[in-house]
Amino acid sequence: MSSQPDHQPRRTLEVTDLQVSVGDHLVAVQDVSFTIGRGESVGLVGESGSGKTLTCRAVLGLLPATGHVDRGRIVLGDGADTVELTDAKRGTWDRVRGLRLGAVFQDPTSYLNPSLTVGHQLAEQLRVKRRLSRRDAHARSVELFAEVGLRDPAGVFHQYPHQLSGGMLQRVLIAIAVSCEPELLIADEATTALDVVIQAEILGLLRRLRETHQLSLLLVTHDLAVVAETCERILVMYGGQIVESGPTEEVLRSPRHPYTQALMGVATIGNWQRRKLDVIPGQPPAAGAEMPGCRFAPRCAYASARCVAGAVPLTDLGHERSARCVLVDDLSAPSVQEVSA
Ligand SMILES: Nc1ncnc2c1ncn2[C@@H]1O[C@H](COP(=O)(O)OP(=O)(O)OP(=O)(O)O)[C@@H](O)[C@H]1O
Repeated sequence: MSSQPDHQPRRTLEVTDLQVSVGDHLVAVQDVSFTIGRGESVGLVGESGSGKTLTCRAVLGLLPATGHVDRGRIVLGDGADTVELTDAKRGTWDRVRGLRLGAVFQDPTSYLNPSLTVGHQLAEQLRVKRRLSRRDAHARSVELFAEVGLRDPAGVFHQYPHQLSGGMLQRVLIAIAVSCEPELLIADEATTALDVVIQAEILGLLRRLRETHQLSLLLVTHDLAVVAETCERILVMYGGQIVESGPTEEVLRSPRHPYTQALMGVATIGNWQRRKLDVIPGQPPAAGAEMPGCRFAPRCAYASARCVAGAVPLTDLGHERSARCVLVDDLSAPSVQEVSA
């Protein structure tokens, strides 16, 4: 039995001080800590190469062959349901992946077998993981296809991946991902390849499923607008580190890290027409690049000698907010331009 009192929010995932290296011991993710509460929706946002996917893959135990968790803890659930995923063995992953952790990625075709019908692939998951009979697995699959908004779900059951559009395939993958009622769904750029209307529909679907299945959601995207519409809390990643975190509304209303401010400047929030038109000037650091201080300093309008003098810790700003910037107090003031002068 859980020893936690009822009034305490329950934890779905806790990642502490995660460090991931790739290739020739290049540290691509470092000092990453965050918690996702039961039923909470958290957005992980940052430019390409910032370490979002490696962070998710570490949580799912699906790092590339050259990837390695060097340090940190990953814990799923709480109380009696706690599972330590750090250094978990295959047996643990088999009990967790699909059952307690679901995942949807950007390219659905690469996660589906082209020679099997999509219905067979969902029904097989239900038969193996939930031990349903053939008949029950078929019936539940059709129900799930209907739930994720596929028209003619009984007909779709018998179709092969190549017969379905990108949006339909993503719905199929979402149906598979939620079929065993996982506690946490990780959606890594799940809507990026889809056109704007379908993207909005899939995000709506994820929001609905969160409520009906009491899902926690870790939504990975490079687009702040997606987080603004879907997530209660936001984690902003840059150069392998979390540089700002907090309640989405507050972070977007008054970003405290210059990188978040720069992202806001190129975001499509409230204006889909701006999609992908702007970029932040300069290049992010390569994975493993050795930098003495702030990793954003070379691109930051406010950078000074202080920023590169040594490692910059995350500052707790209260109200569940934090930011990794030596100017964090000055940047909250309206006189931000004077700071950079
Ligand atoms: N298998 C690998 N071998 C070598 N380097 C890798 C590997 N996978 C990722 N990296 C590097 O690690 C860094 C973080 O990559 P990651 O894929 O986590 O970023 P991301 O924020 O998810 O980017 P994107 O939005 O493009 O998916 C990048 O510099 C990337 O080039």
